[in-house]
Amino acid sequence: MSVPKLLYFDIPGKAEAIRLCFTYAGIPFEDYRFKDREEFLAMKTSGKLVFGQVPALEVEDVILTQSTAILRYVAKLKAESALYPADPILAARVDAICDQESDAFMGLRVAKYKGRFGFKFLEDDKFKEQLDDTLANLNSEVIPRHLDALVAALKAGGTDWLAGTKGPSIADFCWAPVLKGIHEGKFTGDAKVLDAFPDLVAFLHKFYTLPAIAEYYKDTPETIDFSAKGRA
Ligand SMILES: N[C@@H](CCC(=O)N[C@@H](CS)C(=O)NCC(=O)O)C(=O)O
Repeated sequence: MSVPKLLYFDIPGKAEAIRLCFTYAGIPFEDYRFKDREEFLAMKTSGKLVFGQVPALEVEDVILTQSTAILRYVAKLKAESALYPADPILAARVDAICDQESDAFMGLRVAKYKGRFGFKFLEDDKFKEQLDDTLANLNSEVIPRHLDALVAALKAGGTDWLAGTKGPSIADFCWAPVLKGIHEGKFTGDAKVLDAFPDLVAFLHKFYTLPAIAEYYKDTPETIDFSAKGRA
């Protein structure tokens, strides 16, 4: 039996949570990264990707898509962990926090898709203006509002983990790479947004110092210093 093959671009993007989840769960997988966009497009036009998107996970002769569905699949391979709890209420809390991550970035993803993937209904100047507006709104309103809610969920859960599970769940894997990206100013260009959320900075520190996760990044230039200094 071959190991599951994760297909994505050579960037963290939507695949990093899955890579980290496999790693944390100690499940071997192949981390396949497309050599270029043409290779991805060839796969897309082959019709193998149900929604024409990646990440995708090849498990024997089946191809799974949608990152959160893939995360749940990986978690269920490690049923004894808190990754996806058996308790239906706790599982729904985990799902809600994953969905909240999608909601937080909906505006940005739509704005970028319009420019990059052919849904470009606007002239270049108008498109840039709209993207700038989206980014400004994201920094000043959207992200802080979602992060406030995330802190409230973290506190209400009463554990170190976002959905109140006893160990890290897929909700933590959904959010950690994104919060790390916010800390680095990757999505919005405003690297200071996270400074107002010390509980989330502490969460990031907790997540990225999990032994398996720290080990995963030990040979890469990734920083797991979440102080303002670590951002520089
Ligand atoms: N909801 C999907 C979104 C996947 C997605 O947007 N994938 C992008 C890359 S991050 C993609 O495949 N874009 C190429 C395209 O649509 O042609 C998920 O979470 O997996």
